[in-house]
Amino acid sequence: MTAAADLEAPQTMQFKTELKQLLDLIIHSLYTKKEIFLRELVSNAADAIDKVRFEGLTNPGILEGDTDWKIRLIPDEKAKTLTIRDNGIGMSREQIVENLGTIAKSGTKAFLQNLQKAEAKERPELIGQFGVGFYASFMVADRVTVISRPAGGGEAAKWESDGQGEFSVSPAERPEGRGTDVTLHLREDASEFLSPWKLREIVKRYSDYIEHPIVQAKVTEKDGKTETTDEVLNSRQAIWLRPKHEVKAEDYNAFYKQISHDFEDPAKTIHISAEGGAVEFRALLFIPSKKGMDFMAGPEKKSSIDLYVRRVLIQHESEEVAPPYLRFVKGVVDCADLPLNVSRETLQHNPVLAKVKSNLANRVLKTLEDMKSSDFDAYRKFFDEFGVYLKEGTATEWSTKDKERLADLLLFQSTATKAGEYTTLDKYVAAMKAEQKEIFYLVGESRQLLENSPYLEAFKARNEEVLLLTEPIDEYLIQSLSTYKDKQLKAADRGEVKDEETDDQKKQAEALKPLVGVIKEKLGDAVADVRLTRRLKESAAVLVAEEGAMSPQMERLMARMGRGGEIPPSKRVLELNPAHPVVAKLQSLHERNAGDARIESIGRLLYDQAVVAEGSKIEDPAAFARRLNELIALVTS
Ligand SMILES: Nc1ncnc2c1ncn2[C@@H]1O[C@H](COP(=O)(O)OP(=O)(O)OP(=O)(O)O)[C@@H](O)[C@H]1O
Repeated sequence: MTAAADLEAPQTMQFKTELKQLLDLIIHSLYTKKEIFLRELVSNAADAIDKVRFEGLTNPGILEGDTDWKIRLIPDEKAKTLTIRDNGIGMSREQIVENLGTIAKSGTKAFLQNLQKAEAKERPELIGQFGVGFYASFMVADRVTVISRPAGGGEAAKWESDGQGEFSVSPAERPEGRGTDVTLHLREDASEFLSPWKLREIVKRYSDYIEHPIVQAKVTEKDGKTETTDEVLNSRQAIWLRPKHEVKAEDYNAFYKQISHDFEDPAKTIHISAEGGAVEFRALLFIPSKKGMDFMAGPEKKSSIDLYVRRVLIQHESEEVAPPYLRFVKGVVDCADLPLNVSRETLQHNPVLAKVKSNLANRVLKTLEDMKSSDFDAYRKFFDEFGVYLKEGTATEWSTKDKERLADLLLFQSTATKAGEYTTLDKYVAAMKAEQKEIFYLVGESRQLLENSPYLEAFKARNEEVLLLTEPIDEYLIQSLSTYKDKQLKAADRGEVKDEETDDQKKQAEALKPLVGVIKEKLGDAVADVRLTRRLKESAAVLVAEEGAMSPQMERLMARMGRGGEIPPSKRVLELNPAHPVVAKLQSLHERNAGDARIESIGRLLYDQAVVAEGSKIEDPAAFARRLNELIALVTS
């Protein structure tokens, strides 16, 4: 065999492991909505056309005069195949291997796990959401052939696989020139996808808004002669350019499902037509009802909004049209004020897009504000799904006005709400008593843990509301939102509580000073200080962080992120409740004999149980158990 003949021979390659698992799931699970394979392939074809058209704006030579954009469906009854043909950007041999032999995205494992857990009827959508739509072909085909030729004059190549773990690539001919043919050798039970009527119906349902014509051949009899013409299956209307009153809710929902791969309707649709102002643009935005897979597995998207200039896709998932915290909002923006050949580099810091960005953020915030005031139940559902992004926005937004608006959109649980119910900062401030100067909050792992926290005892006694913050992002939020309506936000577990003391209390504190001194000396380096407190009512002792120090929650968060070593753990102050019987008992031990070893032992026990109460780990659990056992033995003897 000559070297040239070697090159002609098909080369067999293995799919990457994750892809094998994915294909296995696709082939061996029964799907209810098999037809979405067509939506995925048509969408890939449309993307390929968008890409070559975009390239052609700056490099017209690449188009070789062929700008008759078309996605053609070719069913073949005899061969039992369906071909999806496009004149898009095409792929070289290397690109075919790269694109169709691996799953490039990270987070694939998590995706596969989610896919396995999902109900069968949800799986096809998940496959689309994760951007592995091409493989949906194997839901209906037992063999798939791809013949592609890259734009710019490269060689055509053929890819073929039965989805069982291997694929082959070989050189090929593509008389049509640039573009891609995906040919599905349909399974026995998928022959319905040969019917022109069925194909028309599926295109109408899922791909009606695709800008490029999706065509199939139509054979008609005329004067005894058969005539073949192209039938365009999609209406090709850019829905975002149509006047609002012309678009029905079901049209919006269908478009949303097409771009998002979501199987539920959106929670809110925002159709913007900004004209006559500082900048002209149209936008069609959707707030999803639920977080999709694209926000659960792998690294998160930075944007879910596509940027068009007069119907031409300029940037997929553009970060220039909305602030990062709105990345859960899906949709399109079409801006007539930009030149068509705008380069990707000049999109950054573009003054037109900066205006679009602030206008768009304003509209989304306005929609959320309206939803919050007119349909709180729906807003609460939204907040449960996406509230974390609003918290991020509140923390990161530079503009004071937007920061305030975002803060007003936040919902919080508090000691005054029932579990699962919410208050707002505005309501909190309105309910504050005249003598209360600050907004109190407590950060911790769960509402239940926080409710039983000793830090709340004094607040309960004074009937003061405390916000209960249980999400990892809350710590970050609170650090950058230090005030709301001129009221400072203050951690309930930090700093000293300075209540007025009665004369008796003052005397008692004076008498306890030596005991406090001994405990401090015995605990040594473990604590920053030991002092008496009025914050406790039932508990004997508690640990508090000094004002400005990192909270135990933040320390645990940093440790979980593997960054615990970066900051030395901050020492806490051990506060003792002078009104507690344990402290009184210690005081009498101390009065009898200041050197009594039990003072140290009980002091350490008080410290350790305060460590447990704040949700941290005891440094020496064995010593803690020993001291506890000694105590039990003493009490029961
Ligand atoms: N018709 C086509 N023409 C050119 N390239 C294609 C075509 N179909 C697929 N590809 C290439 O193969 C890749 C993998 O396609 P697949 O459908 O699995 O995911 P995707 O299209 O990248 O994801 P998403 O659905 O998020 O766009 C594409 O990104 C593209 O580069």
